[in-house]
Formats: sequence, structure tokens, C-alpha cells
Amino acid sequence: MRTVIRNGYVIAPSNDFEGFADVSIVDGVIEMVGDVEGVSIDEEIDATGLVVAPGFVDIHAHLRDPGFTYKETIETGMRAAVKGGFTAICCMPNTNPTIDNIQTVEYIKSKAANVGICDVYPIGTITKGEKGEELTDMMSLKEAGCVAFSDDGRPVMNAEVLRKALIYAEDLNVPLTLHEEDLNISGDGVVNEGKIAFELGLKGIPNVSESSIIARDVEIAKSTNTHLHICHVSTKESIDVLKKAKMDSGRITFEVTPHHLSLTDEEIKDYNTFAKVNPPLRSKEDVKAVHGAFSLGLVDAIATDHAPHDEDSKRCTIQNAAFGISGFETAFAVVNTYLVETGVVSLADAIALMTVKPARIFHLDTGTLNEGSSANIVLIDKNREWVVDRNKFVSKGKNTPYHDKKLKGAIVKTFYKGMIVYSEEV
Ligand SMILES: NC(=O)N[C@@H](CC(=O)O)C(=O)O
Ligand SMILES: [Zn+2]
Ligand SMILES: [Zn+2]
Repeated sequence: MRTVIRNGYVIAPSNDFEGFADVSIVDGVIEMVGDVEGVSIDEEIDATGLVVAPGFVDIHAHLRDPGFTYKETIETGMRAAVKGGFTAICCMPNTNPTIDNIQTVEYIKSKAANVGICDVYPIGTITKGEKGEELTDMMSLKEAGCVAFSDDGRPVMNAEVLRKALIYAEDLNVPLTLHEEDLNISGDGVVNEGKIAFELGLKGIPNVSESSIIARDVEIAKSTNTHLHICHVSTKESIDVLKKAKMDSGRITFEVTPHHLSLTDEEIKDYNTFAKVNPPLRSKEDVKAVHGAFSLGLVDAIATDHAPHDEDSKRCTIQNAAFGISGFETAFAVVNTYLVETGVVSLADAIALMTVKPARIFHLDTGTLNEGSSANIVLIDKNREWVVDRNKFVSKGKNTPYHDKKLKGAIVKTFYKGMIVYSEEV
């Protein structure tokens, strides 16, 4: 069975290729990118006017299953992911139970395999129950299928615990991906510390809560000579620390979320709990510094931090509301609108940051259009403008600060192993 995607503009960052070409798929695998002529074709897909790219890879998402299936399930999360153009997602372990045991890894893998519309890679916890004290059995968890380790939602506050974890992770050749926040500094802050928090009478989370722990962990990783990946970087000071760290060692990678590259704490002005997220949406200067980091090529990946929540967790006071943004279904459009259309990075660079670059950080064999790889492909209309409607989200989490905002760039179709797993309604 041969399917050919014709007339599209192909962007394949792993080969540095960009241009009009056909993509042929045989039995779920990419046969070639180029001129497909003189062979038997069973099915043709017309991609005139569309960009053809590898399916997106997300190294930071919350699927909430097991334990919080009223917020999301593995199935609803996967459906939201493919609607957003993702064909590989890595799920954070702050579930209940946490992903600190093999049974939970097996549970996630088997549920995901049953749904079968994208790859789901579990991330194990660094410490048992994310309590920050006792390390998990990383070796067994890796053998069971964990591709990285994180206590996301929480930092590893004990520096010695983290130091040991870095050494073990390096031995196992798996990355640690860290939520960086000094809990003593953050306290019970709810939004970015600054003018807006002050005006609203809300407790702030200062920038130094993030940058101080990043500086600490960069030093620890330097002393152990190990790789370290940093989650959801949001401040100018963090970027300064990371810029220097990268010049020193090159063994540091970091991700930025679509919301931190696009929105500021202005969003919180109407006490909008949908804009409450950790780390918080920061100031204009911070967003500018994040853009500067993209321009300099310092950012290693864009990751959604898809954090779906139920209505009760968000329809309450800003103090009590849960932190988190439902991100899969707006990710590409936000990146295209705020980073590509503004000229900060090219579309090809943005796609690299959402495909092969994150895949490489987690050693995942995906995110390319290479011959012989699984036909995980997204078709994009980069010029289409649309207005976000939270009620149309496939994710159970309708918590988006982009509701009613106009974005540019739409996912038209998503292929997983050659199957169409998402096709927009027309
Ligand atoms: N980002 C968030 O605001 N929330 C995440 C936790 C996290 O990513 O730190 C969640 O699990 O809801
Ligand atoms: Zn986090
Ligand atoms: Zn997270």
C-alpha cells in the first residue's frame, strides 16, 4: 500500500530540507521525499498550499492518568495531541500514583497502545512519590519504558539528592528534566511578582525563584559533568544563567513553552484563572529576553507543558485555582503567530524546535521525515487565521488563556504510522 502526499511544501529539519516535494509512504513507513513518479500509487493526498512536516514531539505534557481522569485521560490527551499535530508525547509523572513504579509505567503504555494514535512515552519520577527524598529505581523504570526522569510540578529541593540523581541518570544515559523553583522563595505566590500582582493585591512569585535554582543546578551538573534539561524557562535572569552555562559546558538544554513566549502577566488582570500557570506568565521584558534567546539559537526545544484541569479547579478564586494551561491544541498556532510571524525565528526553525530537537534531547527515534522512519507527519495551513474557542477543545481541560484570541496557523491533518489520526472538519 503506497500513499503519496503531493504538492506540499516540505520542511524536514533533520535533513536541512525545505522545498516543494512529494512524500511517499509505504505500509506506514516513509519511502522517500522527492519526485514520486513511475510507481504504483494506491492513494493520493493533495497538500497544495500546505506545509508538510514531521509530526510534532512534545517532551513535556500532563495526561493526568492514573488518578486525575476527571482532568484528562490518556485517550483524551492523545486525541488533543494529534489535533495539535503531535505524534509523540512524553507524559510527566505527577499522577496518582506517581510514575515511580513499573506497574504505572505498564498501565500507561498499555492504555496508550490501545488508543494507538500517537506515541506516548512515560517520564519517571526522580524521587519516590515526588517527595524529594529517596531516589527511584531509575534502571528498572528505564527498562520498563521511561525515557526521562522528573519531579515536575515540584523542584528537587535537596541539592545532594539531585546530585546523586544526575550521576545515576548519566550512567543510564537518560535525561533529567527539571522544574526549577525555590519553594521557599515562591511561598504561596500565585502570579508573577511585579506591578500587576501589586495592583491586584496578589502574592507574587519573583524571577529569582526560578533563576537561583537553575544557577544551583547548572553548577551541580558542571561538577558531575552530566547533561541537564531544564523545563519551562520563563525569566530573563534564567536565560542569562543558561546562556553562560551553555558557553561553559554545552551539556545544558532547555525548553520554552508556547505561553511563555507569547503572553505576559497582563493576562491575569481580570483575575483570569486560565492564565494562572507555574512558572507564572512574566513581564514584557522577560518575554523579550525569551525571544532574544530564540534569536540567538539558545533554546533547545518548545514544549507545551499541556496541563489540563477540570472546571472546579479553575472556577474559583485566583488564590485557590490550580496552576496550568491546556496547551496541545493551540501550541503550533501560538508559536507561528508569536514567534514566526513576528520574524523571531523561521518556520523551519520553529518546526525543528517542535520535532527533531526535542526528540534528540530525549533520545527518541522520531521527529524526522527520514527514509525508513515511521510516517508521522503533519499537514499545516500556515496562513489560516482562526479564533480559539475553548469549548471546541478535544482535551478535557478547557483551561486556556487564548480563548477568543485570533491565531494564525492551523493543523489540517495528522498522520501516525501512515494512518490519518486527525483530519480537520471542513
Ligand atoms: N505548569 C503548571 O502550571 N502545572 C503543572 C505542573 C508543572 O508543570 O509544574 C501541572 O501539573 O498542572
Ligand atoms: Zn513544572
Ligand atoms: Zn509540567
